[in-house]
Amino acid sequence: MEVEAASGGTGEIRWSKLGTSLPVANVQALVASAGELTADQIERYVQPDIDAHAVLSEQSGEVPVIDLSNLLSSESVDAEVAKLRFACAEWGFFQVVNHGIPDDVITGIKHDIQKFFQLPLEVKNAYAQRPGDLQGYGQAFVVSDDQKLDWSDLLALFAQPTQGRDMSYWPSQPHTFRNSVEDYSMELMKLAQTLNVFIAKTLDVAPELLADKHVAQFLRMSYYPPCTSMPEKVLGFSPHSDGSFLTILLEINSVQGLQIRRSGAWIPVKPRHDALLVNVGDLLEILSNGKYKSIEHRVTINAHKERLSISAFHVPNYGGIISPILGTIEEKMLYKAVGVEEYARLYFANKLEGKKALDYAKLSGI
Ligand SMILES: O=C(O)CCC(=O)C(=O)O
Ligand SMILES: [Fe+2]
Repeated sequence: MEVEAASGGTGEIRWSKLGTSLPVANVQALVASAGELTADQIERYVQPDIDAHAVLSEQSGEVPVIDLSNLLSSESVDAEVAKLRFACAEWGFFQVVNHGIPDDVITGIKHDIQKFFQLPLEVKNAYAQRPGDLQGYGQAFVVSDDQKLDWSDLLALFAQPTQGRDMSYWPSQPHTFRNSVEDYSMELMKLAQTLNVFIAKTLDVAPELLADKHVAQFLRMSYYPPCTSMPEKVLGFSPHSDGSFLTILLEINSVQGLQIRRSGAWIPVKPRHDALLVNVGDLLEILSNGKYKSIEHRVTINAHKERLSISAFHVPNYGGIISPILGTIEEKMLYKAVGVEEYARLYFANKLEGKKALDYAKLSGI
């Protein structure tokens, strides 16, 4: 079973088969049929080091909030840019409110993703095995060679607004699915371009330098079934940083689960129905020469409630290169320039193990 990463760019579509997943039991089906899971079934998903670091729920309220309308108003822009700089440098994560995406676009995609995951397994699987298509429905995502598995089912879709339209095959149920995804994806592309302009401001560089960093988008829709036995021992998603430039996350049904790494602990993020969550990806860490860090995050599981989310990974042109932008002549280059294609391959080969892939771009001595 393949979950494929996809990208466009100004030229032809060239992403394929960067990430793979194995045909193991679909956890959603497992949960639905089992009532109670056996110890053996659950054992495969148990993560022994889940408690290695403290979880600091009291810091949830501190995740920075950026108001896009303040960025867009000449009176408030400077103060909000300062907040954005702080958010990128100190947290690597921020919530965006007043993001300007119409309510009906958000409602549409939330509704259709929920409907998609309610389809019978056979129907969903029909979308999985279409070689050559830029999409896949993964039954489970393999995160390490020893078959440690995440408690989630995934739908990965290539959804770049222009080239995405050429995709030959889309799920036909629910019938509005394709429209909802395209509308949402188009709005997110616009939002990402706007964020780019202000991220450039925070780095004191010309916006054109970041203009080609969001040419394509790869959507991952994740479904995390509830887990009644030992939910505190199972992760929906193991700790990883994102291989993107920037990721924009929509939490579909407001069930808490995402935790971000900060000062050696995990901070749970409280879903806000009015916000999108944005995080710095590995490529922005490289471009900013480490001023902004792509932060590790993981997803925990709720004992009684399912959780759904859509991650939109914004990526540069596959044929491009990311090099650190240095602020001053004296600034030492801490990361080397990497080809986007080269980095994508490396990232997927590392199977989402923390931030290991990024070590490749770090120059020695740091
Ligand atoms: O479901 C989430 O909240 C986060 C998922 C995630 O980290 C990812 O898709 O990279
Ligand atoms: Fe992630």
